[in-house]
Amino acid sequence: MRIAVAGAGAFGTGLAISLAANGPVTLWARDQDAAMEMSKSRENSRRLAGHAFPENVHVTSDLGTLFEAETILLAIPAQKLGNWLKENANNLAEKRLVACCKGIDQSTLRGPVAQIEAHVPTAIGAMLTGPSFAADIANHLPTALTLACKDADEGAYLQACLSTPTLRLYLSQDVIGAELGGALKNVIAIACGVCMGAGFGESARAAVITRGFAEMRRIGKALGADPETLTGLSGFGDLALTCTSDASRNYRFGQSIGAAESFDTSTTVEGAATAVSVSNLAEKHNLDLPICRVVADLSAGKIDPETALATLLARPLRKE
Ligand SMILES: NC(=O)c1ccc[n+]([C@@H]2O[C@H](COP(=O)([O-])OP(=O)(O)OC[C@H]3O[C@@H](n4cnc5c(N)ncnc54)[C@H](O)[C@@H]3O)[C@@H](O)[C@H]2O)c1
Ligand SMILES: O=P(O)(O)OC[C@H](O)CO
Repeated sequence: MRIAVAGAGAFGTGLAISLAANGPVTLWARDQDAAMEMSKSRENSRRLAGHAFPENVHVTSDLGTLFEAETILLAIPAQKLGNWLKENANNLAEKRLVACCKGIDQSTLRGPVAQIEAHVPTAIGAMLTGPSFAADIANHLPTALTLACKDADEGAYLQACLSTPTLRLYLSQDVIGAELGGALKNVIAIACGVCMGAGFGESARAAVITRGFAEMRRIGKALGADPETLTGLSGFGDLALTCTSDASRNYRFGQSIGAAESFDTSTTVEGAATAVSVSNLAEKHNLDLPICRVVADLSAGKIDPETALATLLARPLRKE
């Protein structure tokens, strides 16, 4: 199977390097200069410096070359995915499209696989998600992820093709659960970063992780996710990683808010936009998601950490 990765950011690059263990991989970058530079230097110095490309990683900015692959991993940020799919829909028909981004689109409130289904209905959509930093994947460090696909046979095929000796994929048919876990853990990671940046303490962070997980389960139930999925790699697993590691951009973004420090706005922080999407979903489904709500307001600079904390602590006492 010819595999390609669309999006040569940190994650797309890490995946291409890792999957090259199984065979040739095309890595598509939208920027021609960036693609040429990577092709020449054999590394992605802008997004994942210090990780040399294996010989069988072919970097291109040519969409025609990308579309030669029958399976394409989509490592484009979640808020950009819909337009990219729409623009390229004709060339993506009937392909296997594996979303690797984590987020819920602000304008449509769709997860990545729902975006694939909406824009390319003949494609086989799947989701690859779970606890994984791009650098770990590129370094072939042991990593376990969820591969979710509604079609069991296609899912099993992708699981086999995309697993490597160090990248272990677990199979699921619960696409909604996998989409929600990856999207929501980023929101809760921002809240944890705020907590630590503002000096609220590790006990408070543990409370945010736990109550954040309760919000994840609540929205999962409302949208028809299997609760088991949220306790797996794509939910709890990724929540544990992202809420506790300085390597996470969502966590660091939250830290910067907590500490009232500046943050590089060109950094991909999926949780900020997704917090708004989730708050809108909460309204639509009449759900109480207070942590997600304060993260949306904190990310937009509408409230400060002390106000967020006061809002959460002032809520009525209730059963766990
Ligand atoms: N970096 C990680 O460790 C990691 C791990 C797991 C999942 N992810 C997910 O992968 C997705 C991408 O993150 P990343 O870390 O690669 O981000 P990144 O900021 O390193 O790279 C984003 C890439 O997307 C490209 N891009 C942006 N807009 C585009 C558009 N309209 N069309 C085509 N390409 C476009 C950019 O050129 C860039 O190469 C996110 O959803 C993220 O949550 C990242
Ligand atoms: O750097 P982050 O916060 O986007 O997190 C990266 C991955 O999603 C962790 O699994």
